[in-house]
Amino acid sequence: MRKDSLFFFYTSEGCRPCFFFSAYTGFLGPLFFLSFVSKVTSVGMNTQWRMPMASIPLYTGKETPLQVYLNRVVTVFGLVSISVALVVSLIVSFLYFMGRNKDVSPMFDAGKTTLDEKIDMVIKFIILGVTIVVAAVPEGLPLAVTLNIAHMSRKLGGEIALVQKLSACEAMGSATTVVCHKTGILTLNQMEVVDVCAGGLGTQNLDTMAELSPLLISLITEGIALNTNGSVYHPEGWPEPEVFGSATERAILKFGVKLGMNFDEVKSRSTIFRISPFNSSRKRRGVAVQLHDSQARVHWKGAAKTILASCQSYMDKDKIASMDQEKIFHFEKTIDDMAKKGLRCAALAYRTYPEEDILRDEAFPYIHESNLVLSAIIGIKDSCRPGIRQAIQECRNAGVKVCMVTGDDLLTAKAIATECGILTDEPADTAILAKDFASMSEAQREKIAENIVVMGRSSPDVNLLLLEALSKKGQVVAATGKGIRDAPSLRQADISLAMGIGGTSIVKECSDIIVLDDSFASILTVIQWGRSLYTNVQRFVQFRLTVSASALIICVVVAIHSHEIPLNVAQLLWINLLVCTFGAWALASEPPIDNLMRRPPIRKGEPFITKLMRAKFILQVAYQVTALLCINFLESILKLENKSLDDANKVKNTVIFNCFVFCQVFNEIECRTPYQGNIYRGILKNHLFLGTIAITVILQVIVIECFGIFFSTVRLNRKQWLISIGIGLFSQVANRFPFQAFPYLRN
Ligand SMILES: Nc1ncnc2c1ncn2[C@@H]1O[C@H](COP(=O)(O)OP(=O)(O)OP(=O)(O)O)[C@@H](O)[C@H]1O
Ligand SMILES: [Ca+2]
Repeated sequence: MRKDSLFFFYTSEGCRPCFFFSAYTGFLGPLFFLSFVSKVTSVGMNTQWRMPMASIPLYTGKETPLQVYLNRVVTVFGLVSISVALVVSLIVSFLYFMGRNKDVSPMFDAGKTTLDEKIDMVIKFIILGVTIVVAAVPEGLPLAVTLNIAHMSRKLGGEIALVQKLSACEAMGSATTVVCHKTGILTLNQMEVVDVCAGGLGTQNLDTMAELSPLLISLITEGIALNTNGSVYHPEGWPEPEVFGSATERAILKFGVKLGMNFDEVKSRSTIFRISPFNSSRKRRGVAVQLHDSQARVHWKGAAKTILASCQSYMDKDKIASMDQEKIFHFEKTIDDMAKKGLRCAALAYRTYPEEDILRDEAFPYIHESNLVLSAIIGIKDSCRPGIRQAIQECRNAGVKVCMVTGDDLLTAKAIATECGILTDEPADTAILAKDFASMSEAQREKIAENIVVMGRSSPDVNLLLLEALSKKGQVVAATGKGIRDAPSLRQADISLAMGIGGTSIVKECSDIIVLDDSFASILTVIQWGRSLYTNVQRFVQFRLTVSASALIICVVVAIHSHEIPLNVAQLLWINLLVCTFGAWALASEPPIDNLMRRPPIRKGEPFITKLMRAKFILQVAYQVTALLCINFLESILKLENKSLDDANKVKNTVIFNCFVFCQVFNEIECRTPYQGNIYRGILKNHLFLGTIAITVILQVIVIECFGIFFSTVRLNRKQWLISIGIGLFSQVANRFPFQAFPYLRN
């Protein structure tokens, strides 16, 4: 039998899951199982799921913003080169038909030139135009983005993150704020009860629990066993029972086991007839149970202060004592003390009724929440991830702000945030309670949003308000999400990160990136790769545009001068294929460099082609054009005087082609850093880069020495090879221009 689908409907707030509907099919045909837990109150668009589900972003195979931009660059370059080609063809034709050009044979003579010769000439000029277009259109640009993203996804995919939306990789490079949950991302999500306050005693650790009265222990364990969605299982032959449920639930259940709770036995003693499930707005869970001694009880468990506020009395040793102001103050202080240690505080409370009372009460769709008896306050420890402080510091150094949102109390949140280095002594750093933030006006929220680093007692709706305020301030926000109710926040964020372990499958589906191990360090790595992606594409664009521009200028100048083009179409296609495809690949393989994380994030609207890139581009193009034109026009360089015109031309054009390729090879090394810095750093470690450079050179040698027939080239002698490589190598000298001396170029 194969499980095909499982639908799970949730009713409105406060009710429990209402029914499962699962369809199984097998070779016997479809069989449907319906198992009702309670009546169905709403389905489809009326359920609690509707809102978040409706706001899940839809995925289209859209291009990333960088690809769109690069497509525009290609179009512009294409239009420019087509216009130039057209103009050049027209000029050349005009000169020819006016009989102005003496180098061309046969020369145009209105009386003598036959129609066939005229047509041949026109075709020649058209080919000339086409060659210019081929030379200049940098068609491979958007490919560089794809290659880079592919490379990045492969590197991250193993254990760090799964990229679901390509543009998110790019956006991560510009992220200015990370809004992340505390549990699991900053902490280990391995919770353990360490402090307890019960029976009128002060805070105790677990070893002294035996001092509590048996009645109190039975009330606490009853509350733990019945008021949970987790479970305890005793595998045979194992000393320790296994517990299941959320991290908090597991911690509380383990605490119960330590108190001697027999989970199955407690469950069998009573019947649950009402549940109020836990949710992150109410932060409490309640059950009403019918005990087998004609009594009924409600049990509540949840965020300590909210539960405390509903309590009128407390268990003092084994008696119920009423809560006076002093006692309330005492309990509040106990909670605060636990919270200041970074503990998550929860409280357990109960209330007993005669059974008939509960069942007779018509106005009782929900579980009574007032007049409770406090039985215990517990402090749950969840340690920070090792190395988190350093990761946060690196993030700050990179100009990315970290904002922690948590369902925990503000004191707990502040303690953890201080430990992680999120909350520092800086006066601007603000820690705020979610309800205070939510009660502000929109303008006020926008005013303080950028300073908020900690938000306590938050819920998905307040997180959404925070994200809205941040993006109104122009921040590029990456936000984490774990439950379905985070879907609207994820949609609001510029980059949505789902937690790979703590997140539900629906959140993973609707996020841009899944952080596989939930850890903050992985988010940092994704930012680093995002920046590296941007830089890699910048490198390639600089490289590719240099090739296009140099080729264009050389072709135009030589075409106008001698009606021939030094590089033919085959050679240009070869350059496109070899240099540009391999080049894109080589430059895409550059791993992120450290200093990427020492510069601020790429600002929205920051020019992709920086002033420095432009300066380097101009210098490089000027060098290549000058060098190659010298070879073309100064015949003495190659000493070809004693060769026939045709042979001399072939050698000259081959050398130009060869020089051009070598210029690009060295230029590629130059483009390893679009910023200032050592271009050779780490080059020996990047085998892919070295490999592609080596393959390019080897193939070029093979082409010139063996396949001249396809490229209309001739074999070169040693001196001509040295000239080609020398001119290529010399381009590096051009790049040693002291750009640093010009503050204007410092972007
Ligand atoms: N299973 C539980 N039983 C009782 N109380 C709980 C339980 N889970 C959480 N709480 C209480 O609710 C508070 C907030 O929990 P909530 O689930 O909203 O936070 P969270 O989403 O886990 O936090 P974070 O945002 O840091 O991941 C906790 O401080 C705790 O007091
Ligand atoms: Ca081209």
